[in-house]
Amino acid sequence: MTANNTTTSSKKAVHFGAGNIGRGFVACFLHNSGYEVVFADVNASIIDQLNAQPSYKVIEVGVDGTTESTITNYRAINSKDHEDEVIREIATADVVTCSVGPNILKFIAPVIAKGIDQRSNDLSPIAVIACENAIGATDTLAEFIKAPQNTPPEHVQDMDKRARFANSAIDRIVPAQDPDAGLDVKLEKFYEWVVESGPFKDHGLPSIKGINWVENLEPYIERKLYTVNTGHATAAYHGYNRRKSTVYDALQDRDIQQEVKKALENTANLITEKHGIDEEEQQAYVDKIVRRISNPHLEDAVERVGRAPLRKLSRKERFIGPAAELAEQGKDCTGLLDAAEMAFRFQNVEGDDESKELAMIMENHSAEDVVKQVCGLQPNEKLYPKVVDIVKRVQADSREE
Ligand SMILES: NC(=O)c1ccc[n+]([C@@H]2O[C@H](COP(=O)([O-])OP(=O)(O)OC[C@H]3O[C@@H](n4cnc5c(N)ncnc54)[C@H](O)[C@@H]3O)[C@@H](O)[C@H]2O)c1
Ligand SMILES: O=P(O)(O)OC[C@@H](O)[C@@H](O)[C@H](O)[C@H](O)CO
Repeated sequence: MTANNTTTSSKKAVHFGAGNIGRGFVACFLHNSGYEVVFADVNASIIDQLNAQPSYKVIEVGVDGTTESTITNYRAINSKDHEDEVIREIATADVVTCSVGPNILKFIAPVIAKGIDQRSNDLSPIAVIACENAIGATDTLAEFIKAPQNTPPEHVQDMDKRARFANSAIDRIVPAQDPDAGLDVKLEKFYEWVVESGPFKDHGLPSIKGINWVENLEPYIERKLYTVNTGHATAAYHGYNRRKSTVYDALQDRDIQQEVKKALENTANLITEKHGIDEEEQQAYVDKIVRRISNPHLEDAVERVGRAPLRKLSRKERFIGPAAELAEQGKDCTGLLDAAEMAFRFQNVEGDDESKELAMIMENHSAEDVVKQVCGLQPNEKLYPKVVDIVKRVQADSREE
C-alpha cells in the first residue's frame, strides 16, 4: 500500500538529527500533521541527499506485511556550516524537536538558545521536545539552553514567552538501514510518542497527530526505558557475547530468552509497585515487547542496540537505574546485573567510541573507581559491592586473554 501524505501549510518544525528515528518517526509524524520540516544535521551527506531529493519513503515492516508512506515538504541545513540559517529558522518555527542522542544535547543547545532569543514575543512560544531515550532529556536540553554562556541571564526570566519545554518518551524500533537504502527508512509498525502536556496549559497543545499528551510523564518514560530498552539491551549484550549478529538471532537462543525474561521480571517488580501499574497489564506490555524485539524483518544488529555502553551503564539508565532501586528495597536484580556484566564486556567494538573508552577505563582503573565513574554508584549504596564484583571478574578475564 502506498500513501502519499503531501500537505502544504505554514506550520514549521525544525528537527535536529536526520538519522533513523528523526527521518523515520519524528519528521514523518510532523509531516503527517501538516508541518514543513527543516532538518538540521552535521552529516553533510544526509543533508545533501535531503536537499537533492524531494521525497523519501518510510517503510513499516511486520508479520502482516509492509506499508509505505512518502514524506515530502522538507528542507535540510548543515548545522555545522550554516548555524545562522538554523537560528533564523528557529526564530520563526512552531516546534523544535531533536533525536541526536542524549550526549549531543549540549552541542545543539547554543543554536536553539540563539533561535529562541531572536523570537518575537508576539509569536506563540515555540514547543521544544527532545525525542531521546533518556529520562528528562528535554529538561537536560533546557538547562543547557538557559546556561549563561548560551542565553543572557536577563533573557531567561521571561523565556516562557518564547519557548515551552516538554519531556517525552518515544518508542519505535528503527534499526540501522541498509547501506543502499538512501534516505528511505525501514522500521516496525508499532509506535508510541508520549509528551508532557503541562508546559502548554495556557497556550494550547501543538497540533501533532499521534502524540499521547499526559500530565505526568514519569511512569511512561520509566516503563519504556526499563522495559523496552532494558529488554532490548539485555538481548543485545548477551547476544554480542555469544556472537549473535541480530537481536532476532539472540532471541532464538533459549538461555538468552531466559536472561531477558529474568531482567524484565526484575524491572516489572519495580515498576508495578512504584507507579501502581497492574501486574497483568505490565506482563502484557512485556510480552508485546518481546514480540517486537523478536521481529525477524527488522534485522537489528546487536552492535546498534548495544551502542554507547558507558551511557547504558550510567546511573539513570536501563540497568543500574532500576537495579539500584531494587537493591535498596532488598529485591532481586540478578537479571539486570547479568546484563550489566555483558555490557561491561562490550569493549572495542568497531565503530563504537564508547566501547573503546570503556576498555581503556577498565584497563586503567580499580574496579571501585570504574563503578563510581561509569555507574555513578557510591560505596554506601547496596548495589555498589555487587557491581564491583562484576567489574573485578570482567577485568580478571581480560587480563587472562
Ligand atoms: N533508532 C531507534 O530505534 C530509536 C527509537 C527511539 C529513540 N531513539 C533515540 O533517538 C536518538 C537518535 O537515535 P537514532 O537511532 O536515530 O540515531 P542515528 O545515529 O540514526 O541519528 C542521529 C543523527 O543525529 C545527527 N547528529 C549528531 N550530532 C549532531 C549535531 N551536533 N547536530 C545535529 N545533528 C547531529 C547524526 O548525524 C545522525 O544523523 C537517540 O537518543 C536514540 O536513543 C532511537
Ligand atoms: O537508542 P539507544 O542506544 O538508547 O538504545 C538502542 C535501542 O534499544 C533503541 O534505539 C530502541 O530501538 C528504541 O528505544 C525503541 O523505541
